[in-house]
Amino acid sequence: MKGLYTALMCSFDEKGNVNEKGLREIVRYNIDVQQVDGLYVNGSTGENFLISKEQKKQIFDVVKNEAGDDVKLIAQVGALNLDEAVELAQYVTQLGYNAISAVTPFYYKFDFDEIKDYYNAILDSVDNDLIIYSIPALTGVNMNLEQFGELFENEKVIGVKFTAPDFFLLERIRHAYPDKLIYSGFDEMLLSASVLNVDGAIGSTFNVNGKRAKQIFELAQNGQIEEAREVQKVTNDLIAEILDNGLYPTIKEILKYKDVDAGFCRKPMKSLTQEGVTKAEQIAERHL
Ligand SMILES: CC(=O)N[C@H](C=O)[C@@H](O)[C@H](O)[C@H](O)CO
Ligand SMILES: CC(=O)C(=O)O
Repeated sequence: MKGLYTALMCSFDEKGNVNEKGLREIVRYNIDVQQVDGLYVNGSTGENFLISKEQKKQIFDVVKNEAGDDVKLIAQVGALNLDEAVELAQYVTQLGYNAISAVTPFYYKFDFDEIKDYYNAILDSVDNDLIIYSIPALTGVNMNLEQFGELFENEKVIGVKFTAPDFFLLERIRHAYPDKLIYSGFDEMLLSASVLNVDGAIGSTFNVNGKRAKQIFELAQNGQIEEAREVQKVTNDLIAEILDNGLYPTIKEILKYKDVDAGFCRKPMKSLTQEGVTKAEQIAERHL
């Protein structure tokens, strides 16, 4: 399960329905052109928290059908409605997803016992491995080393998608749990995380920049830090402009520029203005 996983975008039409043909094109582009090791489906980048349970199932179906066994597949099933999370975990396990992942429960200020109960309820319901999805900037949930350790005590918890700029905590987790998988979550910090010996990464910008991300990761693993730094610099020139223009809609426009039918974002996420679209195309021309 090591390696680089694209946090997969989903193509929606203007009404917010899943564009299955477009989604298949995104899957193929990631596998065939970006050549990533796997896909992380229905995460933040997939606009998971804006869609219905039926749409989540539809996306899980289409991605598995298109990808087959070409790459590893991780399904993000976490939801505030725990029954839904359990149902989705069982659904994707039957479909043959290699692992599930679940975001820490958010919105209400859950204490750690509640968070632990949430993960155990999901895990007790399926015969599959789970990767914790920790993204404190969006969830407000900060866990410390001991709390990660408590979750890791369940051997079905195989790792964590660590999306935080906290390299002290990252190093402590790496050192304390050498057998758990750590995936770096911030693409602009991939080199720094790779130096600390993460097992892989999961990122939104890999949809368009997966090849360079893989180079950064492999160069760092080989100790070629000077070369890795150069690729991270070029990557961050790209990411800075994407962030400035609007993260997900800009990645979608870049995909469209590459003839991949990435469609629109779900409301209330806004679409790019004509000026924003032109800017996205210029970004693609300059950096990709
Ligand atoms: C919230 C979100 O999308 N996070 C992604 C994964 O963790 C990242 O890939 C970022 O999008 C990316 O690093 C840009 O900041
Ligand atoms: C990578 C990430 O945060 C996501 O799309 O889930």
